Amino acid sequence: MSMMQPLLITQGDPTGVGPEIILKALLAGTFDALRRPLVVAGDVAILRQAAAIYGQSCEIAPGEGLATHRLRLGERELGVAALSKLDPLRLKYGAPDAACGQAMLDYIEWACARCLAGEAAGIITAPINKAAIRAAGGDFPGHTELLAARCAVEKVVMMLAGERLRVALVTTHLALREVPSALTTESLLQTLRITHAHLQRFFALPKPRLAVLALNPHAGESGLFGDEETRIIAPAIAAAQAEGLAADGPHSADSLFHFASQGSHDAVICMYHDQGLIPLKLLHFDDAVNLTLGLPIVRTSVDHGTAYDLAGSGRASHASLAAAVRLAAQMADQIS
Ligand SMILES: NC(=O)C1=CN([C@@H]2O[C@H](COP(=O)(O)OP(=O)(O)OC[C@H]3O[C@@H](n4cnc5c(N)ncnc54)[C@H](O)[C@@H]3O)[C@@H](O)[C@H]2O)C=CC1
Ligand SMILES: NCC(=O)COP(=O)(O)O
Repeated sequence: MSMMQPLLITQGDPTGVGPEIILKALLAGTFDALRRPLVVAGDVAILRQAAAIYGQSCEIAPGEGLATHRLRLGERELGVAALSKLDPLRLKYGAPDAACGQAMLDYIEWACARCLAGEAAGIITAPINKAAIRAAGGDFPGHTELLAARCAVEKVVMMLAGERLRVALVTTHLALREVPSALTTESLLQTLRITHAHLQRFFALPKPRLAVLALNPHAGESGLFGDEETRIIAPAIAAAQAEGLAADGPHSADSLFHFASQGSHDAVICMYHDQGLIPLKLLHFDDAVNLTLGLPIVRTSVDHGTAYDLAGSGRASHASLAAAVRLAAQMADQIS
């Protein structure tokens, strides 16, 4: 086996599409070109069940290194770190219980710890169910916040990236009504700095052009529809410009994406989750990658959720997972 450090894929919700898209990607040869070994942080029985969806049975053999097992499917292999022992017969697609929530947490915690210990080169995450994690006692709304806490980083940025559009979010998992009070000049300025640094480092953009969106319609219409633009957003843009960042705005959110998708900017800084993810998914539903900027470790993810309506059918696309693995591998190579 190669001496290069492995990339770790966390299996995500055992009752969602995570396990089956990992094996779909394996069967499709998606990982063949990777120079690094891949290890799934997951559950052997759940992966066996996922293989059966494609009419395949997998052979399981002892693993080495971080992999407790080797999973062979057709002519291809994958390492597995067996971190849970769930019983697929007791689970129902789309209905994760607290044991599933605990397993999802364990996969992420383990993978993060391996990266922090310098034993692995990065993490690619399959989708979790945040409510099941809560049922297991996990107090994190998503991977982004959990990984930031474990890496002891105060501010990270969720970015979703496709060929035509990249969006970076100032706020992530919170109720819409809480967004205005969560926005501060400092958090926006930090988002701009982190996004700028990351685009320089990993996307070969010497002077990334960052478009900052307004929060309110028509960028607040001179204060008629809100004052966050003048009170919070404009001062952060001015401060970023004073530091030499190519940031501009606040732009009306309804028009800006059209221009950004045609190349006017390298990333769009969005005030809240759906402001950025709706246009992103309209353009890149199949192939966008979610990545966490500002961590000391590499973390990428699929851009979608557990897709319970598809779980167990084999119809879920593995394209976003493939893109997430490719990007994590590129980033890991740049770091090492
Ligand atoms: N990174 C993560 O862990 C994420 C987890 N989630 C979680 O997923 C659960 C469901 O969230 P939803 O908002 O319903 O989003 P979702 O992405 O699971 O589903 C939305 C729609 O997209 C379709 N879809 C999703 N992935 C697909 C794929 N690979 N191929 C083809 N179609 C696909 C689904 O069938 C559904 O129609 C929630 O518990 C949420 O918290 C959501 C987004 C990201
Ligand atoms: N819609 C993307 C998303 O919510 C992903 O969150 P996270 O689990 O990556 O923090």
